[in-house]
Amino acid sequence: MRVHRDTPRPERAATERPQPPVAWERARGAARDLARSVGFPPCRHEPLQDALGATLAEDLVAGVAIPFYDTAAMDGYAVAGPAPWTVVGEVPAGAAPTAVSALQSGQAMEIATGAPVPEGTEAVLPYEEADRDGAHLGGTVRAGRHIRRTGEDTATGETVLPAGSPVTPAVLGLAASLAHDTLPVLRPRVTALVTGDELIHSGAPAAGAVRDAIGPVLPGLAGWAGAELSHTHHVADDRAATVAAFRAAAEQHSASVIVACGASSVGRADHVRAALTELGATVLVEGVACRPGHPQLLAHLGAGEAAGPIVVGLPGNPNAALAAALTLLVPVLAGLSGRDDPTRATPSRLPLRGEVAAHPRDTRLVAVALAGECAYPVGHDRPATLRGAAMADALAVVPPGWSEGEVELLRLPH
Ligand SMILES: Nc1nc2c(c(=O)[nH]1)N[C@H]1C(S)=C(S)[C@@H](COP(=O)(O)OP(=O)(O)OC[C@H]3O[C@@H](n4cnc5c(N)ncnc54)[C@H](O)[C@@H]3O)O[C@H]1N2
Ligand code: MOO
Repeated sequence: MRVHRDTPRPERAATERPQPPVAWERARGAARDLARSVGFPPCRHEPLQDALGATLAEDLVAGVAIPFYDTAAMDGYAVAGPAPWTVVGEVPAGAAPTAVSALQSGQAMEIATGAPVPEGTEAVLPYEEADRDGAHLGGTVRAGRHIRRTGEDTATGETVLPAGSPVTPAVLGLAASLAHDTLPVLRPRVTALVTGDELIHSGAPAAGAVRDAIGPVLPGLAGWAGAELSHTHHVADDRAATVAAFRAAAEQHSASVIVACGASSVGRADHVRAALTELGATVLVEGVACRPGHPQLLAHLGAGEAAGPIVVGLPGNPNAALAAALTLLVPVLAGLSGRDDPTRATPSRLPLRGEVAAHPRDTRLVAVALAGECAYPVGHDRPATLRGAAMADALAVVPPGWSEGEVELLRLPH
């Protein structure tokens, strides 16, 4: 946030004075613990076409069996008894199993893959192996061959996926096969407050202006953690406007999480901390001992019965904001979604190669590419640029004083 000449110096109550930064691991732990203590947002029943990317709130249970009836696994002939057979008809596509007449020994019916096999069928003879002449049919079959039996994959009532599973395209197809039209899902809502009078949102900035580079990161980041960015507001560098924006996000948007971008530091126009004090928020983390991403913040609006949204404050420098989002925002959102933190993937640690200088007191978060079971710095990862992060697979967590060896990895969304 820029300080203009006519910006009045804000009053700082004693409670607003910045606290010593929290160690990086402790900050992450606080984010996970807060999400756990707040509990899940209300479960939503979403139509399948809207449920992609959410998290199953309940176990997925088979409403019908797979297959739902005995079906042919190949195009060809349903046959009964030993060869030769007489072709007595055809199973029409989409026929109800009860509408298909039974086969007697020595009879056959033409059948398509997926159609219900007639009662009495011993096997399906594929066209490629059939020797047909008029109604006369020859060939060799093994009992039970090319028939999919009812429930052989999944029985009715069976649990096929546990609650907490991300809803992927395959999950949607499976749910449809199992006769579901809607799914009970968790998908926390996030409201973003993007602060900064200098920000523009399209085109090239004039000198002194800055193109918003954090707003475009947030929808994908939220979705990756199982949440949804439902509203974004651009907030003026003004304390009253910042307070009003927090109030509106909490009261009107039923947000589980408010993410405030910029205005998190100690400058005269950095109003986030003061606004939270005015709103009576409980501030759990104020400043994290990591580089980039130092001035980040974790707070909770309301208390007890009137508990409101979690607030995550991200620094204004875009790469610092990303590092902070992986530190606090993603663990909060994954926790509220009931799913695993996506920054944690296997392998979670690798040797770090290349020139990396540890910080004496702070954890460094270094943009790295992963190759051949090692992590390599990609460069271009200073606080104000996302160039390195855009090329990287992960951020390497370099503890204070580290000199060589394995480091923890925080995966970046792809
Ligand atoms: N006296 C101190 N000054 C600063 C400290 C400090 O500890 N003491 N920390 C520095 C660090 S580290 C960072 S990071 C920044 C964070 O400051 P804020 O969160 O208050 O962010 P702003 O002042 O609003 O902006 C900083 C910088 O980033 C640009 N910006 C802001 N929002 C966006 C956006 N959405 N997209 C792109 N760029 C954005 C803004 O124009 C400024 O250039 O504070 C340091 N100062
Ligand atoms: O640590 Mo600030 O968050 O580097 O740019």
